Amino acid sequence: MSSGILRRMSHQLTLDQIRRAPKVLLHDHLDGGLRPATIVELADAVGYQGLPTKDPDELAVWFAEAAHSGSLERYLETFGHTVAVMQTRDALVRVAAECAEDLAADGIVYAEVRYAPEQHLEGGLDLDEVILAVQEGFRLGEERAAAQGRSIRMGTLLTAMRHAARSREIAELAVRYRDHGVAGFDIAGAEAGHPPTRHLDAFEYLRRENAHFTIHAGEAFGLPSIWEALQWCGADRLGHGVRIVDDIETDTEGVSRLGRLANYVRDKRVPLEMCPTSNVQTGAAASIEKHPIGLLRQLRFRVTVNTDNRLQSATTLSEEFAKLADAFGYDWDDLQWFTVNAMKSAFLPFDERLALINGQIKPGFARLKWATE
Ligand SMILES: O=c1[nH]cnc2c1ncn2[C@H]1C[C@H](O)[C@@H](CO)O1
Ligand SMILES: [Zn+2]
Repeated sequence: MSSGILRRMSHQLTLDQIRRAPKVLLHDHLDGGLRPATIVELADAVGYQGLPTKDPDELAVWFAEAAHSGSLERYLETFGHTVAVMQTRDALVRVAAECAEDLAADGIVYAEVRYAPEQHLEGGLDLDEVILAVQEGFRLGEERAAAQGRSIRMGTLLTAMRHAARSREIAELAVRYRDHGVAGFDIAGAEAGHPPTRHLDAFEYLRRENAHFTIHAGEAFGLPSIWEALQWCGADRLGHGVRIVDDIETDTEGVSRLGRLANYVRDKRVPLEMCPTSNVQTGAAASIEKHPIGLLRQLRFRVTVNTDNRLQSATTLSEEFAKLADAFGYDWDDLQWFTVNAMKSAFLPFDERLALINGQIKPGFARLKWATE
């Protein structure tokens, strides 16, 4: 019996145990995490007629099935429904508050949640009003979670859509609100045909302002996208980055040889925001078992585990960890490693990251290891 199988048999973590671990989430979209019942209620309130069903359970299934299309472009079409019901101040406050509560209920202690302000202007709000509404919702959700004995700290990433032309403006907002809960900037949307270098102006501005940003890269498009995101744009982290495996060759003996870009990513400890279920749905990975995260963790890239879109992927961070534990035999040490990686990679000042690692994450995992031994 291989040592991998032995290890797997002796340390099978349950979903319930994983939920209790103090986790960190760096890649989660606000408009990809609504509760299905909230979508139905908000659609009723604003008179949105486009939903495929008004039954929350059926709606949950519809999103997961529609998103499991094998194509990022079709996956992204499902956001038409969520964005449609997020066009008023009240809706944004509610969705943001519920997001913080749901993440806290899953045991997350620090999260960076992203959304594109430019997609929430159809009800007459301006960009500042959108940002203020979401910030208010996050504070409300943090307070409600605290009242239930759960501590979560919410950070925001402002996203610009890569097919649009508002990235510089959104980058300026990320800087303007950086002392009010906005931790950084991102670009998202269909990758093929929309290289990140189209938004160089925004990235150069952010670098001059000593601001942080991540770029969705290496998901639906390969190495050139990762290379541009790092070497032209100067991204601090990579959203997904799974295709970095295209620059790694593993021989029949299991020995891996890294190309120059893969070496650069590993040497520089570039954080990879990996989202396993989402990658299977969009076709970026064949299955969880075959997801490059197994190899990248073995090779000690700075890998983090994330949800991307909890609604479209019908998942939670705990469920992502449970699936990985099942596929790769991960135990508490592995989960702690992913979590410390994520906390080290957060867009939060160094002393605050350290305080969370030493004050919450390490003691939390130590208690769980002790209790489940
Ligand atoms: O995984 C993704 N890749 C690229 N774009 C994405 C992904 N998940 C969500 N988005 C898009 C759709 C949302 O409307 C937008 C802002 O959150 O970001
Ligand atoms: Zn994403």
